[in-house]
Amino acid sequence: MKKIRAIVITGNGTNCETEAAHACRLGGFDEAVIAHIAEILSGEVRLDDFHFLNLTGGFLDGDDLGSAKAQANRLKHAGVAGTGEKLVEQFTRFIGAGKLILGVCNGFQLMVKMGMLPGFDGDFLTQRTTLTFNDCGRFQDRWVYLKTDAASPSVFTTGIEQGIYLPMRHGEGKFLCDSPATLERIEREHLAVLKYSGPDYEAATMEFPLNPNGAQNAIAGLCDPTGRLMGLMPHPEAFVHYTQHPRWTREELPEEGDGLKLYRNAAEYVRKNLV
Ligand SMILES: NC(=O)CC[C@H](N)C(=O)O
Repeated sequence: MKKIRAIVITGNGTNCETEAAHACRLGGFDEAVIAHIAEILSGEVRLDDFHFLNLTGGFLDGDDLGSAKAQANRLKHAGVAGTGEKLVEQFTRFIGAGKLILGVCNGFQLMVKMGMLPGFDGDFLTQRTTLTFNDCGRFQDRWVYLKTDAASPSVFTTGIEQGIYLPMRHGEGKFLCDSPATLERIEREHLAVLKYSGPDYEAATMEFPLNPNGAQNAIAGLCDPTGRLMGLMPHPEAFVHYTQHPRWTREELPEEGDGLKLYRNAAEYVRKNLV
């Protein structure tokens, strides 16, 4: 059987790369390589050799100029040494080959600021949405209930019927669109794959702290129209085993944490469609 390979990009202030690689392996990837962005820009590591790209959380460039903004500009314009190619050409080829990208927290911020999400009509370079300062004005660190949209094209949430419970930790998680038309299209095409909700996963909520940042339409996660690119503010790699749950000593919980489902779905999709 052919190997399925995930890559996790690190450097310039990312974190959680070890957890992300661990989640990929637990989810079913044969390999999960952690590569520094400098190895990609030097041409030593090529995105073409992987099926699943992970953009992790963190504090890229210390969140200066707004979270992930400097890195978004850097990655949009940087060339890959020795190839005559820009990095965005590698990204575009990766996306065009039907591969998967998951951005978590700072990685989600990077995806929207590069324009990879919502990626309407294959336009991966025009920024239409942003993630900005939480309404409460402070960094938030808590667990949140995320209602899934069963009609969403996201390959990562296939089979999740109601919702998932995950930790979030960010200062700039408030999702905003550039226009009512963008928001309307996101809703119409079911791209808002995860919304903050109450524990019953019934309705999306703007109520703090269930919605920890005041995100427009309570949007916590977004995918592109193909469903192969997705970003979310909470951290799925931080809940892959029940002992990571805040009440694991008091509640009967399944062995696997809710976040693992996203990586399992990614691995299954890659095996079925890409190798
Ligand atoms: N956990 C994270 O990735 C944090 C993202 C970003 N630095 C913020 O505070 O919004």
